[in-house]
Amino acid sequence: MIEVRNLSKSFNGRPILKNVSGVFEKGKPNLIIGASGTGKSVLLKCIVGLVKPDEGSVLYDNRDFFEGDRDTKIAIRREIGMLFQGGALFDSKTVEENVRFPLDTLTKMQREEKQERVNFCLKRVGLENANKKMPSELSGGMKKRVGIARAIVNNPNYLFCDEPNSGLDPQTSILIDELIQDISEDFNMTTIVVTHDMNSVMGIGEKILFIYKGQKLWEGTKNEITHSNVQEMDDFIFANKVMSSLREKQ
Ligand SMILES: Nc1ncnc2c1ncn2[C@@H]1O[C@H](COP(=O)(O)OP(=O)(O)OP(=O)(O)O)[C@@H](O)[C@H]1O
Repeated sequence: MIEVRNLSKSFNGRPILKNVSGVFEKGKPNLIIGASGTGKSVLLKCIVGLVKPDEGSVLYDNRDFFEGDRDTKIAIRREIGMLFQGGALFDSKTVEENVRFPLDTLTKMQREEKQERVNFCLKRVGLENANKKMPSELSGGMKKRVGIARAIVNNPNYLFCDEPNSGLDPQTSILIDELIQDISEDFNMTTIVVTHDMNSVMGIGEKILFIYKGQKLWEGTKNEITHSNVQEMDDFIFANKVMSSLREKQ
């Protein structure tokens, strides 16, 4: 579980995050949603420690990331897996070299052990025969799968995904969402997904935080989202034409 308490962050005197608190639960994807430029990525960066908040704290299973000592920070960092927007694969490395990269840089594992782990992760994401392929030979969905395999190769307790569906068609997006949901459950990870994709929200949104102009305005599940009585969120979700037509039918 990850808990954020009263996070605030300004850039050049401009408040971007305003006193955001929330709990991200273990074993499921927790979605951070909201319009463009509203502070979702800054929130994620504060949680991961890429940006230091001006105020507030981030607790990883009760370990305070910013107040903790150096060893605590290093330990937490090692328990984090990241799926970057666009996959962020190394173009000059094969699929298996990409997936093995965190093991090469962060562990002292023996070669065979690494190979076993890489093969396990590639199989888990449905790419068991792609070891020797180059990223240029892969579809967008396959690249995301490689990114997911790399993110989980170090057996993380926490998985962060920034817009995992960007650039994917709706059907592939659903498959990637379901994969993220399944591995979060299987490995009991606390997963945080930043998205503005309403398909993801209605598909895997068991826990959702809605951010509006740097504030958390609502927290709940996909079943509660259509009757939240929060006008700003209605404006956001019903801007989507499919959602809007569903509302008209209700
Ligand atoms: N390092 C930075 N320095 C100054 N301003 C920043 C910095 N990082 C983000 N911002 C600003 O903070 C605001 C929120 O940005 P953020 O990337 O969190 O939005 P977002 O909700 O993730 O949007 P999108 O969905 O478009 O990615 C933006 O106005 C952005 O310009």
